[in-house]
Amino acid sequence: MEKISVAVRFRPPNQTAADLSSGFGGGDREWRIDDGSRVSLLHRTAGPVPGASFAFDHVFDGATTNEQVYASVVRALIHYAVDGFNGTAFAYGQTSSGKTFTMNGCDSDPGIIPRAVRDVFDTSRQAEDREFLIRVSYMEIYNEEINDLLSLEGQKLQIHENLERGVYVAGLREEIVNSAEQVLDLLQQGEGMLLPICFISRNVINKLSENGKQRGHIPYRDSKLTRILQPALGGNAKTSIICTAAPEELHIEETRGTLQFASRAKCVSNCAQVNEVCILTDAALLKRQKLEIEELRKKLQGSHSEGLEQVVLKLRNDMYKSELERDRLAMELEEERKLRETLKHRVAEQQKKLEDLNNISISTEHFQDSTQLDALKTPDSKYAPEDFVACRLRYSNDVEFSPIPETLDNVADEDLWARLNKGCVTDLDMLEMTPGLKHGESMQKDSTSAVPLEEPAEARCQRLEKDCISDQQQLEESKGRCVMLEKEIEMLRDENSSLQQEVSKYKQEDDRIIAEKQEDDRIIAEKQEQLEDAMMRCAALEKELFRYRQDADRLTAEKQELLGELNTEKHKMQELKKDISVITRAFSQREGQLTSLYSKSKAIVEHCKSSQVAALP
Ligand SMILES: Nc1ncnc2c1ncn2[C@@H]1O[C@H](COP(=O)(O)OP(=O)(O)OP(=O)(O)O)[C@@H](O)[C@H]1O
Repeated sequence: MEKISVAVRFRPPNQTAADLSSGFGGGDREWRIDDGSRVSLLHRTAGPVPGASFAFDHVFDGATTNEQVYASVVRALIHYAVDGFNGTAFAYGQTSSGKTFTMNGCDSDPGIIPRAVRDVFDTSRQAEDREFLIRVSYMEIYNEEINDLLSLEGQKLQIHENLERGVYVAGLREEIVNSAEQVLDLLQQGEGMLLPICFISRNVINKLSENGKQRGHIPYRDSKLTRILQPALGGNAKTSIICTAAPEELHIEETRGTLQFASRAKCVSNCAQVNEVCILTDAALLKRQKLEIEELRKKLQGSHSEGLEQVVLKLRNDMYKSELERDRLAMELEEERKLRETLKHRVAEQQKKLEDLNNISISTEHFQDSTQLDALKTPDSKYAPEDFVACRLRYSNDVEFSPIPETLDNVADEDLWARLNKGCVTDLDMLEMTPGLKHGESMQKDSTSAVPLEEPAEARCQRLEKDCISDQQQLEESKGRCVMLEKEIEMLRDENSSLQQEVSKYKQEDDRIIAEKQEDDRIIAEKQEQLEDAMMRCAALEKELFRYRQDADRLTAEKQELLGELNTEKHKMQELKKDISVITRAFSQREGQLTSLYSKSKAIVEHCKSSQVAALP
């Protein structure tokens, strides 16, 4: 466990007239820095202000350069990062206190970002035993939305977390970079879009600085920035915070707030560990991208479309149920209709019977006595048909004459009467017309309405009237039920059509998702193909690289050999040059000697010549 490194940096005072009149020059209080690590608020006359003295890892005054800040606070982080640790550095402070100046700097004194970028490449180049693949991403968090500054698509990104990667922004574009210039160019492109940055909320730092049980829940999720910085704040990272502050008396309260925040940040402990996958080869990167694609594919197959499928399934079930319900109700309605028809029929029958009975009661008035009436009473007399049959009155008790047979139909003709009366037809004139008696099965069928013939006509009439009224009531009830059922069916029909509409809507949505999924699958397949191509190219390049390296080694060896030979040659040449200069020197010496010898000889010869001439006789 190690504490977060916290530095405080005061910017130079603003040179406006108002500012000059404030501060110790014109005001009563000012910030005093001691030993590069303490800062206290002093009152002109009262001395140190109580509760306004703070100690940090570093306190920089307005004269400190970005280079010095970088060297003291950030450089070590870069080295740690190259060794596989997570490293985070960020600036915190009130507006106009110097955050941008600290992070970006100016031409004459570049800030932390450009220095760190250059250092990453320099340091990784120095690590001769390893090769690095460096990728950068660039994002902004504005109004709790994460924007990818390296992507023009303007897609809003989400924070995800898993065991392998920890907290990360899904879909954030990462560029593979080979030089500091490339990174700085990318940052410059993004900078145009950079909007005011929101800074870490006190919520989180306060909580983190509380110890042990007191801490409770850490609200990292309350803000996207704190969520992304989660590993940097109490997690697996080496972290430096640079708190920027304005020195003017005008800003004393904001500065005091910043220093209090910095003090709390000082109490946060991190536990940094070397990441297992800190150095990625091309193959490892490709593997990771494949995993990401796989993850995306799973996500597509999962949640959304599955949810929709379930909704559609449920709707289909509901529809099926309501169809069954509708069929059941339709059957019920049909039965009710049939019942109503039966009842109607019965009512009509009853009415008819009533009328018939009325007729009977009228016709009985013509009979002399009850015996005459009784002669008419047959078991079927209850159901008087509309037609009439002839019957004998006078001979009904005469054994010589057959009674009216049971099978006699509604109409009896003269022939039949002749046969029945054994050829005696004279009596036909005596026949009286009576309501037709029909032998029928209905009487036997409808035993409930069977009435003893002895029942007086009036009572029977009343009973039938009652029956009629109750049937009428039943009919009315049945009609009411029918209306209700029809309404219910209407409602079900409406419900059914709205369900069908909904199903077709979901079907459309489903089709859209399927089309999207197919498009995604196509893109994924395309990407996979590209990845495979890239892998093959990588493998080929690796082979080529290996060959080049072998060639380079051979060439280096040859070069070394040649260099050795060259050195020998050079040495020999030096020797020869030396010999030549010795010889040249000896030669010129000899030449000088010879020249003087020659001159001397010549002088002697001349002398001799002149002496010989003088000696001649
Ligand atoms: N250490 C410094 N040396 C010289 N000038 C500085 C220093 N710090 C800040 N400044 C100047 O002060 C001004 C405000 O600084 P800067 O823009 O960096 O503040 P900021 O905290 O990023 O503000 P904001 O939050 O509003 O974006 C700028 O003109 C900047 O050049």
